[in-house]
Amino acid sequence: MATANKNLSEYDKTTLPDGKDFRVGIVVSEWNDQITNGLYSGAEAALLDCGLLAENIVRWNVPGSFELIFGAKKMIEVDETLDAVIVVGCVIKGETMHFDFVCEGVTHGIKDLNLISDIPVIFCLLTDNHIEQSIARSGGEHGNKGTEAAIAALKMIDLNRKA
Ligand SMILES: Nc1c(NC[C@H](O)[C@H](O)[C@H](O)CO)[nH]c(=O)[nH]c1=O
Ligand SMILES: CC(=O)[C@@H](O)COP(=O)(O)O
Repeated sequence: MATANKNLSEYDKTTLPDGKDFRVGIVVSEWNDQITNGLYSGAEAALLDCGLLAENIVRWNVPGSFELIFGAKKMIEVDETLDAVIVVGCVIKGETMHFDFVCEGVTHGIKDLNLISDIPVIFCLLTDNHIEQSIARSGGEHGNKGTEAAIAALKMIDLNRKA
């Protein structure tokens, strides 16, 4: 369903697992940090609202979205107490095909991490045509994709623990 037709960021926490003993890492790209900080804030707020302790939310920054792949891989390697990792980035189309390669590279890289990792890696990457689309999806009229990523993380942690 297209975001434009619905704000997908609303949730009913009574239908979600209690996160009091969950630990989540969030790797944040510094490119378009006005947007990525908004996405991070949405994710952090939802995780805290659903019971996580502040000390159980671990944030690492990386230069750009392409570095989210290595950052998430390294975070998983060095912190074996994590239950999930969320990667947060915002790629905005420029004049060249670089947008296409960054978006596809990060998508495949995060997909590959999910194939080899024992914990879920949640994909919170905006791939927008212009910044207005990014603003609308990082706490604007179309909600916050960071919130949605946090909800996905909670659900996947619960699934992983019950598997
Ligand atoms: N143009 C954007 C980038 N580009 C940088 C790459 O992500 C990467 O850091 C560089 O190629 C060095 O490896 N990154 C974003 O996150 N958003 C953009 O719009
Ligand atoms: C996604 C990018 O790296 C892009 O924003 C860079 O802009 P340009 O394609 O004009 O070099």
